[in-house]
Amino acid sequence: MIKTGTVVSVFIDSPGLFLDKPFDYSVPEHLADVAGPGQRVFVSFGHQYKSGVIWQVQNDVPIPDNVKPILDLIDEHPVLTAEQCALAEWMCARYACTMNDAITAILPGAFRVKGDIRVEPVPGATIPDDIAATDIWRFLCDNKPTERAVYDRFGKPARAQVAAWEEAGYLRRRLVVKEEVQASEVSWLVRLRPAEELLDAAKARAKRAAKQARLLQALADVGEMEWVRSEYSPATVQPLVRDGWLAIELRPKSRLKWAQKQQVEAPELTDVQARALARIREQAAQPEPGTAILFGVTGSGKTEVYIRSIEDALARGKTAIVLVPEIALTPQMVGRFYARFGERIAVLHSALTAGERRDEWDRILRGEASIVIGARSAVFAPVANLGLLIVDEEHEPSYKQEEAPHYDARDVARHRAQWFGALTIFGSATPSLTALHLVERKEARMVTLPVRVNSRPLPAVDIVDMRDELRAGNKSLFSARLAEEIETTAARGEQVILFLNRRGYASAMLCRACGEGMHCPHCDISLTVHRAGADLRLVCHYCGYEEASPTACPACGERAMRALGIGTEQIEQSLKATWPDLRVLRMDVDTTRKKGALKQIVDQFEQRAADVLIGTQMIAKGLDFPHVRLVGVIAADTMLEVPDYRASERTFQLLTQVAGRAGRAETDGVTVIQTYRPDHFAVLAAARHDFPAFYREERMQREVFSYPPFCELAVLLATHTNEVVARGAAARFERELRRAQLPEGTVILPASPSGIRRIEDKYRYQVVLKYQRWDDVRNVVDAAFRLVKQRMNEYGGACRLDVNAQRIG
Ligand SMILES: Nc1ncnc2c1ncn2[C@@H]1O[C@H](COP(=O)(O)OP(=O)(O)OP(=O)(O)O)[C@@H](O)[C@H]1O
Ligand SMILES: [Zn+2]
Ligand SMILES: [Zn+2]
Repeated sequence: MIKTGTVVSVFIDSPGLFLDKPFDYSVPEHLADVAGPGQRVFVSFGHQYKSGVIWQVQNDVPIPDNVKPILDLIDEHPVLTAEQCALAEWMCARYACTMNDAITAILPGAFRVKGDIRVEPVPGATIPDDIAATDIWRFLCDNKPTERAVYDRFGKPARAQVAAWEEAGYLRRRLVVKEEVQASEVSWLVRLRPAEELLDAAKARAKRAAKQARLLQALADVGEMEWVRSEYSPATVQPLVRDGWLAIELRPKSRLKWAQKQQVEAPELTDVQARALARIREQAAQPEPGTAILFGVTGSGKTEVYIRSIEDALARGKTAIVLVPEIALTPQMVGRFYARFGERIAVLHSALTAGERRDEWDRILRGEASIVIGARSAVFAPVANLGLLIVDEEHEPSYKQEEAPHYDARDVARHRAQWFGALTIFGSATPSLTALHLVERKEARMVTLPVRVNSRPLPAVDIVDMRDELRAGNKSLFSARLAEEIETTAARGEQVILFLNRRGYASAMLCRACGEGMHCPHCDISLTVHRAGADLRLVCHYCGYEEASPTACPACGERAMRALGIGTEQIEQSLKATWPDLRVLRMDVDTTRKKGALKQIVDQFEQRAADVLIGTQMIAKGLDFPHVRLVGVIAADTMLEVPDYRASERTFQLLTQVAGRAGRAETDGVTVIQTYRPDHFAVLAAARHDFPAFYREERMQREVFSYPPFCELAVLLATHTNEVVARGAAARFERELRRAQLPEGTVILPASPSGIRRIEDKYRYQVVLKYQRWDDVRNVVDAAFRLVKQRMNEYGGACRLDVNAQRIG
């Protein structure tokens, strides 16, 4: 007779192409009612025990003999919603990734579980003496080991032995599931009888049990409260529980602690903001709202428009997600949201501990938090009933994940919003070409905030040609113009921001005698110079390799080593040497590694405990300091030199954004841009606040040379310690593509070394493909990729495919 019952298909939590399909398991009767899609399960797979996610459930179906039962359910409730499961399937198709990649991207690492089968004697069983005397038995009793440990120690024969003893009822196997991070709970004390009775009981105890009396009194007042054990010990609480006065309840609690902040009143919207909000409302009310591009100049008050749109969504009973480039970088933004929405906010970002992340995720799943604010991966938050999805600073490259599954949070945002019938808002003072292309193709509507909130003008921007400075004999990092403005600003008691997109002391160490540079022994890249006290150290920004800077050239022996290309550390040093009285802060990767360091710098500068803030692109994102008068760009060229088709766009965006930090409230702003290329269109357009001029030129170049948004890119990257293997894999991929029938207009660029040919001793070769529609090339590209990836796995290398790639190399 064929058994019938419940069968589930499960995606196993394990990387690798082989496992990239669901496997069937039966569900034991007592779990059949509980098992549902999106729940995690434990299953045996081959000789291993693995966790996985239930994808589909079939009830009352025949159970084939070779289908094994699941071992256990990890969750009572799904950790992935049905919509998130559908999203994972879409990601597999859109980004040519495995289901495991997609699920790993969606679900925080805190949900990873480990499980072991332990072997232990059955308590109370009588064990024959000859068995009890064996080494294996003694090992079992002493260690309660994992099954694997038994086999590792005693070899294959132990398998039969364990099976026989289990059969005889001497020992049992038990699954022990360990979550890497537990959901966190706290105890609450809850009153079980009316307040008057509690007060009477308190009186009766006032003398002989004063602590109990105090607790009863407190509970009579508030009804329930979190159990603070330092106040009421178990000796106080337990007798009251026993006598039926109160109960102890476990309730979920978030480990994330908020700094208490005052709730803030909403400001009255300006006319311009009100108009923008009206348009957004109108769009949000459509049956398929689509996307709005909120193009608002720096300081135009986009955040307030976001907040009002969210209030609308909440009023309609919906939820909202707000993405910011990297939340650790925008403490001000989170602060403002918290001040308005309080505990209704959940925050997700990389600086949270795994436990905090898990708690926030649980709060969203339980529906306690209706607004999620977070960095890229927050786009996957398990919200129900999404009404609004906001992507702030939409132009930021960090929305694209550079590792598998290589998703772009902006694409995911639009896809999810569409599923829910929610509105997506892309906000920026410098919308990307991609966003504007959506408007051109009528896939998005443009909403503008053309002026600043307080009607302050955008800052006046001066361009200084650094070649003229050199000719005039000024070898300092600061042009005469910038030096003068720094002094004026300091004299007026206002603040300065100095921007340079390069951390460290200098970008390279070079010998003036023979021209030899210092390179990383493991990567094809120059070592960056850092200051450590009085000494200089050479550091690789790609692999972390470090050495002391040599005093003499390792190639020719001359004592002629010289640091080239300024970095933020050098500006700091030079600034302090020139103006010893100025109080200086520096904000870059190196000064913000420690948790909380970044917020501390922002707070200090906000409270005017410093006159000058030096920083990399970190300081260009959304910061709002009312007392900044001067912004100085030390070298606009660092961003133009990057070999990237987006270099001009990046330059324009960063210059506009950083200039936009000046003159936001109390004072008119001044910006000085130092450059060796004063005629470059991106620099000129940024200086003139002429977005249309920049856009026309850049759009034309992209169209002529065929780059996004006029096509999409897919980049295959093969890496291996052996250069021949890496090159061979890329070449194979290229051949496979050329052999296939690809739509006309598809361009395959020849296999070539990637921008940096070697990182961490691994050679990197790539193939770039340009195409119009992913769906038209997907089958061919995906098949070629899987073939090459399989081969590379066998050769001990790696291979990845970046679909809709933002960068090449
Ligand atoms: N209606 C309003 N009335 C008064 N002040 C406002 C109003 N709206 C916004 N502000 C204030 O104006 C300042 C700038 O707003 P906000 O930071 O949102 O600008 P933004 O558009 O995000 O700029 P950026 O793109 O440069 O980050 C903030 O200090 C904000 O509190
Ligand atoms: Zn030399
Ligand atoms: Zn290196």
